[in-house]
Amino acid sequence: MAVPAAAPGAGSRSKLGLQFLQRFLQIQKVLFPSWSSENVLMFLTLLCVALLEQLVIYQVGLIPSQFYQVLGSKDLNGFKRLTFLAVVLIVLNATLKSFDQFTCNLLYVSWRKGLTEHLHRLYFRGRVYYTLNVLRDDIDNPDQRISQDVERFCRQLSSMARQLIISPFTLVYYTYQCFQSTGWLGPVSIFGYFILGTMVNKLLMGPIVAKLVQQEKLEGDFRFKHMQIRVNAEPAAFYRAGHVEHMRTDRRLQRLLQTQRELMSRELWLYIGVNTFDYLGSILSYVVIAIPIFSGVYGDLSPTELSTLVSKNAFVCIYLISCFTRLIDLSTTLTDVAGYTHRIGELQETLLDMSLKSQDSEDLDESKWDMDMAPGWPAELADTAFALERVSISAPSSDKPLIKDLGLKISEGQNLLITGNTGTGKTSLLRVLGGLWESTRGSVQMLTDFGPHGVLFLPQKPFFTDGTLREQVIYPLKEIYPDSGSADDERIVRFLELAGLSSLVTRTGGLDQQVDWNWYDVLSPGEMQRLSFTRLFYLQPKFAVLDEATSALTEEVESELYRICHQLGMTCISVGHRRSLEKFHSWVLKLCGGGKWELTRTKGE
Ligand SMILES: Nc1ncnc2c1ncn2[C@@H]1O[C@H](COP(=O)(O)OP(=O)(O)OP(=O)(O)O)[C@@H](O)[C@H]1O
Repeated sequence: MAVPAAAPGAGSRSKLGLQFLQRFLQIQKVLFPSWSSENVLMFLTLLCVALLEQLVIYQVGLIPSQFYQVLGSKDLNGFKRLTFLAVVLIVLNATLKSFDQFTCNLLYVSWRKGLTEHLHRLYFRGRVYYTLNVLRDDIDNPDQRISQDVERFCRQLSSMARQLIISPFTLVYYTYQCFQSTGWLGPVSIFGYFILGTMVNKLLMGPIVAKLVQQEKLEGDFRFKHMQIRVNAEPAAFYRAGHVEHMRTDRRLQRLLQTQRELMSRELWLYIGVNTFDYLGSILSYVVIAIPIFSGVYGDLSPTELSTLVSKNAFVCIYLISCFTRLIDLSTTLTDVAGYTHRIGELQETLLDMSLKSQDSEDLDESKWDMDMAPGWPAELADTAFALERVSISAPSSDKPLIKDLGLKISEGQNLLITGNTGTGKTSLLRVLGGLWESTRGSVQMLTDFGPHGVLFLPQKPFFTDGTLREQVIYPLKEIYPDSGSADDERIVRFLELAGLSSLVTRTGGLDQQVDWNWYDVLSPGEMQRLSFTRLFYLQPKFAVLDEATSALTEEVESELYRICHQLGMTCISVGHRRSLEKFHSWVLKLCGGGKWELTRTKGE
């Protein structure tokens, strides 16, 4: 898998503009799929709890003045009653606050689940994951976007949710209170101040969002480098590549840290903006009240009356301003959310576009092949697997033809061997047969389903999933079917024996023993190829497409495995270099490079 370079100007497009809004709304549709969805209910619960909390906070806020009153009048009963009330209110407030936090956390988990599952649905549809990772380079690190960016987006959004949900209510209430105390002057100047602050902050936030998007890309590249070493630890160790890999990994780290530093310098200006706004806000209430005082409106009030008025107005103004400053304080969280919105939105748009395109071809594969259909299940399938007419193939983003005008029909019993020099396009032809690549010209028809009883591919690099030995053998079936119980166990053990892997059952401690090892680390290349054949014997497809599937095995073992394939009634389409393979095939397709090819009948079989 290649690590694509950053698309030029990708960051500069990621700002807080219309595109951000569109992408954000698009994601909201996934987070809140319908009015009756669980997330909407949770959001409403959060709103109710937050409103209740505000009411309690207001009551708690009144208590100190009531204490002054009961203490001043030496009212013991009143003092006891008030103390009891205060304790009840404080416990209630603490409970509500915790519940509010809890609901936010639940929302985070539920949002993450919804969004990740939505992206997974698109990612695993058809062969979108292959196209995105191998053939396209415009979306960097899709794995990181799905795992890390979605997680951070949901966490930041849930932390903003409580603040945002309550703001309209507190703003309306305290604007009214402020208007009652100061007339128009208070609310108008505070709103004006907020609008000014928002405009300044938006200017400061723009460049941060773009930088954050870039930082996340570099974060993904850095993680990918570590993953690369983890997966290839053994070859790297044989090369004694520690030094060079150390240097390369550090280089990626340096690039990431440099971007983080730049991000922080840009954030510095935003922090200055936010903090200035916070502290200027605290004196704004006095400015609001100072205007009528100095213009002589309160000229007839005594100093005591004036200070009472100032204190009363200051309270409501300060509260209203603090509502706004809390919103402005969210700027830093909002820049994070905007950055992640762009990365997730970009991925979602590409996935949607690709899955729409792959919809037609999908009808021909996974959706149609009955994953639960196991050997022994009757199936009506055609005798011909592939029909190719004047097919030309080129590697992606290359005009150089690998194969030109190939006409071929692969039917039952017509075992085909594909040979040719390195890089002549043998695997590429299989990719076209498997629907991973499009042919540049001609028509490729797949007349048989993929999967058991149809066509099964054994790729050049054996593929193992996490799980038990049974799960490796029945892959890609999810479960054995029909549920034949111990009969299935016997079949699996017999096929493991036939492939020369009977010791594996003892090593794993049984077919269903969960092993936490990485199959690639503990099996030798030969064992991996034998295990792939066991899978083939178990699934017994009508057509087996084998890409150098015996390259790590001896000729004797190869003969034995091919003999079993034929006994089980499989037609083999093999890619290989060995002449010994010819005897198991009736046709040889030799790719000569530059688009040329030769099809000949063998003397074998
Ligand atoms: N994803 C890709 N993008 C661009 N070029 C590719 C891609 N995959 C393969 N190629 C190129 O296409 C050509 C044919 O590759 P292919 O894998 O079909 O070779 P092959 O005949 O199977 O070789 P080998 O015998 O080594 O397995 C090679 O030059 C290869 O570099």
